[in-house]
Amino acid sequence: MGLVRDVVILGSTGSIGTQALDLVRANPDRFRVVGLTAGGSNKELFEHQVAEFAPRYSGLGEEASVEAAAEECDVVLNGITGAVGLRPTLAALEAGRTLALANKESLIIGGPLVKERARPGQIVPVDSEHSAIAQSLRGGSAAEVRRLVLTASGGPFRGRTRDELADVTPAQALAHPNFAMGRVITTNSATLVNKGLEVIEAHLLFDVPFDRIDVVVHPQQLIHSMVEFTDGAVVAQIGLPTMLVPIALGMAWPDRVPDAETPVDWTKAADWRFEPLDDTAFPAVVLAREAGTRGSTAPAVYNAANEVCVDAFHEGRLPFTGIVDVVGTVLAAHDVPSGEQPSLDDVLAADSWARETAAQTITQTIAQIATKRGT
Ligand SMILES: NC(=O)C1=CN([C@@H]2O[C@H](COP(=O)(O)OP(=O)(O)OC[C@H]3O[C@@H](n4cnc5c(N)ncnc54)[C@H](OP(=O)(O)O)[C@@H]3O)[C@@H](O)[C@H]2O)C=CC1
Ligand SMILES: CC(=O)[C@@H](O)[C@H](O)COP(=O)(O)O
Ligand SMILES: [Mn+2]
Repeated sequence: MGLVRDVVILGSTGSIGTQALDLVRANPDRFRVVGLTAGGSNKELFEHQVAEFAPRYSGLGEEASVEAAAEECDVVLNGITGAVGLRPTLAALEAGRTLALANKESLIIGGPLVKERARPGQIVPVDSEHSAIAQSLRGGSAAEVRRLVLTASGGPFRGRTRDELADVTPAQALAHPNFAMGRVITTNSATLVNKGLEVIEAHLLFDVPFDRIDVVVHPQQLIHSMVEFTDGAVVAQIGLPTMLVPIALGMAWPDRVPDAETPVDWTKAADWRFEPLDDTAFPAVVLAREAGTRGSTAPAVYNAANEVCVDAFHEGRLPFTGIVDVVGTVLAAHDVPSGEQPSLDDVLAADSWARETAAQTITQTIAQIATKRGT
């Protein structure tokens, strides 16, 4: 084991942040918290965390997270949710810190802007599928890789037709079959937007073209993802469906943290199921592939429109199927800027445009629904 690692945790009050702090508590000889930030919606918990870990730096909000990301440390864990994680991600990379990246949105919307600031190995994926792929690729060469296979739970509505999704409620959407996660990612798992984002994330992290990234529904989520090699061999990472291994690896990479998680019990009989995606009931992955293939600001538009729709769904203003419908409408209306690579301003402008256009589209959708119902 190496020296104790100094860790900055952004989004410390969330699902990822609190699990990271559990790992720090369990491994005081490996990790020391030197920075903590959160959004401010749970100040009491944040104050408790600051009192317990006594970090050098603590603060609330995006600016505090940008400052914390540049603190002297070994690793920054970005556990913020949403596009607001982009500037902290860029700040951590620019400061030369290893970035344990749970905040997939920042990579997806920043795309080349994030990648060009990262030296090889500087970003360690924490998203479970991408951690699984990174683990499966250890010791291999990129030339040996034929395909990446992301696993998907299928969410709480797996097996339903589009018509059967019409009246599902926010409470039902938040009942993820395997993971206890924040509201946005849990809703995204239900719509399959999470898997769409993860296809783009895999393309950016591992430089594999979209037509060589597959998704298979695996409801048990014991296989966290797989790599198919050119000789036909498939290497998978298997473990219980929790985030402890990906977070521990993110903070300790390339080391493993002993006993981070209990392994699968192979003495018990079990059935593991695999199904193809239903792109008719759940068109989010097809739409994400379109956004990713267009590139430039299109992934930022997909993500921003989705964030607005997720809020509208939870506020009871938009039906569940309206989320991906509106994202599709906004994406279709988006003209990516000319030029090879978007600037940070281009990305932020596309994000704002998508939020406004999504809000208008939601208003129109609500009016259409009311007209149909005759109200
Ligand atoms: N949870 C999981 O198992 C997994 C999560 N991820 C990804 O990890 C990220 C975090 O997810 P999760 O932990 O579930 O989300 P949560 O909603 O549980 O937590 C989000 C965290 O971000 C903080 N936050 C929100 N806005 C800001 C802001 N403006 N500035 C600073 N901090 C802010 C919140 O603070 P507060 O609430 O106190 O305001 C909270 O600490 C997401 O990108 C998600 O997609 C990926 C794989 C698995
Ligand atoms: C734990 C994790 O990485 C989440 O992204 C999780 O995988 C969600 O799974 P689904 O989106 O497949 O439901
Ligand atoms: Mn994931």
